[in-house]
This record gives sequence, structure tokens and C-alpha cells, in this order.
Amino acid sequence: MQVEANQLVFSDEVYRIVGLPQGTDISLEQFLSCVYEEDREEVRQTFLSAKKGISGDLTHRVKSENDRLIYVRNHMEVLFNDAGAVDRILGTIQDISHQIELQKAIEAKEQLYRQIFERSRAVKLLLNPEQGQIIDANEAAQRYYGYSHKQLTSMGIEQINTLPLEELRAEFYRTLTENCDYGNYKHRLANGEIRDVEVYTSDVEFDGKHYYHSIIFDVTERNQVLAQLEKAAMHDSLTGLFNRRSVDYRAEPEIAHYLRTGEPFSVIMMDIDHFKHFNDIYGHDVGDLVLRHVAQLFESEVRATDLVGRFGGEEFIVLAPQTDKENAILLAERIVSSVRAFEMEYGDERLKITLSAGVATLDESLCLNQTFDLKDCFAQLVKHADEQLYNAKSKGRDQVCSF
Ligand SMILES: Nc1nc2c(ncn2[C@@H]2O[C@H](COP(=O)(O)OP(=O)(O)OP(=O)(O)O)[C@@H](O)[C@H]2O)c(=O)[nH]1
Repeated sequence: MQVEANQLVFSDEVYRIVGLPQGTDISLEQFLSCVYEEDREEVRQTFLSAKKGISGDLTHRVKSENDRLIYVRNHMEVLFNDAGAVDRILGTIQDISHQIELQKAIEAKEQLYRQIFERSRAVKLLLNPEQGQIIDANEAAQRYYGYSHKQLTSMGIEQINTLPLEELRAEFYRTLTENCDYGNYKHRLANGEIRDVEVYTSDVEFDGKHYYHSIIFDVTERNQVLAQLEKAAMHDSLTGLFNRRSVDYRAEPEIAHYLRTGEPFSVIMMDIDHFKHFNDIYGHDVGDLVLRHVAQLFESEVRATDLVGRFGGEEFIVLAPQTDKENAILLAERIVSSVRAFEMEYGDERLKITLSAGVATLDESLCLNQTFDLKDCFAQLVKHADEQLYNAKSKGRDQVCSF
């Protein structure tokens, strides 16, 4: 622009941008009329400042043909004459519509993903994998954990996850590298409650840095139901002892362990003497009570590594790993004695209970006859213990016999 003459000289590109025929003489006002109304005043002010000697930059819109809006970056460079007065303003107008459209598309996408993260009803956290720092937390996470966004984003994941940070890192690494996209953890809420959670984690990259995007599902109630179902499936409902299915399930690895290491393994089969009398004389409920009391006595006599199960009716079994014949006999005698010493109160009466037991200890002959089928091997062992149990019964009951 020739400042003195108030005359604008355009390059061909500027004529194209403003949509005017090339070579047209243009005044500042004519140029401003091409500028989008909302931006016009700002462009005028930048021109006025340039006229006063201040160079400037601005982004504005220009109305092109068919009123199409074009975004331009307008740089006004002030050139001074020898006397130091403003001589010309050299304007560079660059069509940046494409970049702006691109930027708008990126922003729109960013907004979309931001909303997917923030408005999701699933609990979501964004973590820094090195420090375990919580970088972002959506509203559902704030509600779930009971912390504000500010509090969560100043916390490390180890303040929520009950695992120590080192173990957590190893867990994250395992989850991501082993292509297993979720892990089960315990998370602590602001009110101190510990909840079971299933966490799905994916590695996301942004600006050259890696983050972990975790979606957290509370599975506390589901786990409680599963644990109850599992307990019901594995235990006898009357006595709380393991049921026959779980005895079989636990016996097979013990036999495999014996075959591998030669460490002894014994079983004790036990049966309450004349149990039918309790039912017949006092009723079935009292019979049930006897079974419960006896089950408690068993549990107090065995080691934590032993397993006591109800094999059926009034027949019980003890699996005693790492126990040889001598020690299994001692254990059986201890149990038989403790039952003998026990008196069950029933009204004014004190009911006496006795028990017979048969012991069998695993040896190779029991397994070698089989084709190394663990089930058959265990059945053989039980059969031998059962024979000894009936031996004890026939010898007068209230005693232990062994194979
Ligand atoms: N109350 C109760 N009785 C049961 C249960 N399961 C089995 N019984 C009873 O246990 C009794 C077992 O009787 P028997 O097998 O004749 O044996 P016993 O009377 O203990 O005699 P010996 O074993 O020969 O000393 C039967 O009357 C069964 O009905 C139970 O869950 N509750």
C-alpha cells in the first residue's frame, strides 16, 4: 500500500483470494468491504496501526466469490522512507483455509474423543506408565472413587490400587505384552472401601509419549456371588466340610506329587459308630447336630495342609499329604480319641459318640497296578482305607485299623 496515495497494489494471488478482476484499482475501503463483517474492524485497526508505523499480524476471513469465506493470515510490514516516515505497508496475505479446516476437523475429532472419555458411564483413567501418575479421570471415575478431578490427577495409581507400585508396573507390563488386555485388582475408594475391579488397559500414544488408558469395572458383587457358588459347589452344606467332588479334585494332585517326589500321602476313612441310633432315638435333627459337632472336632485336630471331607452319609475322609503310615495312624487315633472324649449336650443328657477309622498310605503297588490314572489310583487308596474302616468296625468299633 502506498500510504501517501492511500492506494493498494495487489498481487494476482490476492485478486484471486478476494475474487476481484486482476488489475482493478482498489482503495483500502474497497478491500475492507471484501473482509468478513465480523473481522472488518480488527483489520481496519491493524491497518491504522501500520500507518502509524507498527507492523502487525492477524488472521481474518475474506468473502470470496459466491460469498465463500476464506481464512487468510495477513502480515502487515511497515517500510519507512529515508526521513523515517512510514512510506509503504507491505502486506502478505496467505490463504490458510485448508489448514484452518484441517485444524477444525482435528479439534472436532478431539472434542468427540474427549466426550467419549468424559461422558462415558464407564470409569476411565489415563495414567503415566512410568510414575503411575493419574493424568486424567472422567466424571464416572470421580463419582466411583469419591475424589474430585483435581484430587485424582494429583494422585498415583498406587494410592488406589492395593498392589505396591513395582508389582503394579510388572502387572501392567504383563497385561500389555502378553496380549492379555485385562487384569483383576483391588481398588481403594476415598471412603476406605476396597472393591474388586476388572481393569482393561490399552497403550495410547500422544505427542510422542505413552499413556495407559484404563477402563475399570467393579466386579465386587459378581465375585461375591461367584465365591458363594464356588463354596456351595465345593462344600457340604450340613457340615461345611469339603464335599466328595472337591475331595476327588484335591486328591489327584497329591497323588501326582507322590509319583513325582515319593513324598508320603495317606488317607483316613472315618465312620460314626451306630449313628443310626441317634436318628432313631433322638430324631434326624439331632443326628444332623452330631454330624456338625464331629466335623468341627475333625477340623480342630488336623493340620492346615490336611483336608477333611464328608464322603457321604456319616462317612468322612481326611487327606493327609506328606504324612507316612505311622503319622497317619497317630492322627487317626488322635481324632478317634477326641470324639470319644466329646460329650454332646442334649437337654439333660450328655450324648457319647464314638468313631471308627481306617488308614491307608499310598505306595507304588497301589498305583503301578493302575495305568497311572490318578482317579483309579485314588479309588484304590480309598478302597484300602475303607477295608480297614470295616475291619475296625468288626473288631468292636471306636478304634483305628491300618493297611
Ligand atoms: N441325621 C442324618 N443322618 C444321616 C445323614 N446321612 C446318613 N444318615 C444316616 O446315617 C445312618 C447310617 O447308618 P448305618 O449305615 O446303618 O451305620 P451305623 O448306624 O452308623 O452303624 P455302623 O456304621 O455299623 O457303626 C442311616 O440311618 C442314615 O440315614 C445325614 O445327613 N443326617
